[in-house]
Amino acid sequence: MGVEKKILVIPGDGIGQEVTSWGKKVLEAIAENFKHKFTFDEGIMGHVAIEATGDPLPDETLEKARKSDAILFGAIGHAKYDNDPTLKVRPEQGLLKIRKELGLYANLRPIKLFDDLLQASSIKPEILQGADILFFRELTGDVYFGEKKRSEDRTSASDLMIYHKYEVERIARKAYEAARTRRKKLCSVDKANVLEASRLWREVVQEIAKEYPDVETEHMFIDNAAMQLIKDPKRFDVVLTGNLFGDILTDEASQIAGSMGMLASASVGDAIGFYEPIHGSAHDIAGKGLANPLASILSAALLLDISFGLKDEAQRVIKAVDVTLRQGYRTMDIATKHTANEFILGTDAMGAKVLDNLN
Ligand SMILES: NC(=O)C1=CN([C@@H]2O[C@H](COP(=O)(O)OP(=O)(O)OC[C@H]3O[C@@H](n4cnc5c(N)ncnc54)[C@H](O)[C@@H]3O)[C@@H](O)[C@H]2O)C=CC1
Ligand SMILES: CC(C)CC(=O)C(=O)O
Ligand SMILES: [Mg+2]
Repeated sequence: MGVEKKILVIPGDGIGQEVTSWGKKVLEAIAENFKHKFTFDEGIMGHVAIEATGDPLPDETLEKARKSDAILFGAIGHAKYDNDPTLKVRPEQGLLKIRKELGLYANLRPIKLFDDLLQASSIKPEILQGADILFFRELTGDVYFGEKKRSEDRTSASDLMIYHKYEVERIARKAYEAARTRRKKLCSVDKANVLEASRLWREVVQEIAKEYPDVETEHMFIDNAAMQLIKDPKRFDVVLTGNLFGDILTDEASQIAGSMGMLASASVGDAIGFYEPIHGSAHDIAGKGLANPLASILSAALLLDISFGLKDEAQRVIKAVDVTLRQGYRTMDIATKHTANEFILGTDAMGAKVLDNLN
């Protein structure tokens, strides 16, 4: 007998709308193939929610989120806000608020290259081959949540970088537990030579490390980590870092997997799981049907695995993506133009190929 689960889908803005429908279709197909009962509801967040209600995260969406077993999210953002930093109500506030409200303090971002994408990256294949990194990005602290200030004359501004001991402890334990199931190496990234918040971070990670003597711990400064990631990605196993550094390092790391359109993530913490591509609403390609839907589809796989414990089903999704890439199907962002055996597809055609390969 299959499982019964309620999934809230929040497509959001821009390409979030275009790709999330494919994550959802994959979940529907898995439910049918494996005799599960998934019921879906939809919520609004971001620019679409501001337009409809004036609020980037309406109470109704938050209520639906609390009542669901897992959430599949797309992306938020609109050029209007990026071009006008003085606007007070902003799409990003919706995403930050739902992360805080649902206690989603750990953002897991796996970085793994599908074999057939070795040529898609601008990094040399011999450097990439075998790279397999799991980022633990802290998600509900740091400068994103510290006090924001603007001087009265509006000529100076500050965002407080703040971490509390318990916030570092809880994500560090999660990262160490994961390292134990992998290659038993953990690299904690900070800027402890300069920042007090990073000095606390390092101190706490050093304490937690004592609980995991079987895991090799390394501490690295963010500037060096940004360089090492591209120079020698294979040296990393689990990377543990704060909200801001993790945000930046994982966009960089998307080049190890070929594209921003390939990276899925799981945000977990107190209870419910929230699954999202790492990319944003991509104004430059939104509405053109060009976005890569694989990050949303792979987010659906993480949802099946982490929130529902459906490991075979998750593997089935990953295999369907792998087969699709082996067949030569590519969206523009992962096209190599090196081989005649590539077929460039738009969002919907690519999503449909993965669905075909699921069955
Ligand atoms: N989690 C979220 O909802 C996030 C939202 N944002 C918001 O998104 C908006 C755009 O921000 P950007 O800095 O441009 O970051 P972005 O991640 O939206 O796009 C960066 C680059 O990657 C490409 N890209 C991203 N996803 C892709 C996909 N699935 N397929 C093919 N190419 C893809 C885009 O075309 C663009 O060239 C902003 O309003 C920003 O605030 C940005 C990052 C994360
Ligand atoms: C609102 C931003 C913090 C979104 C983002 O860039 C991310 O979560 O990666
Ligand atoms: Mg980001």
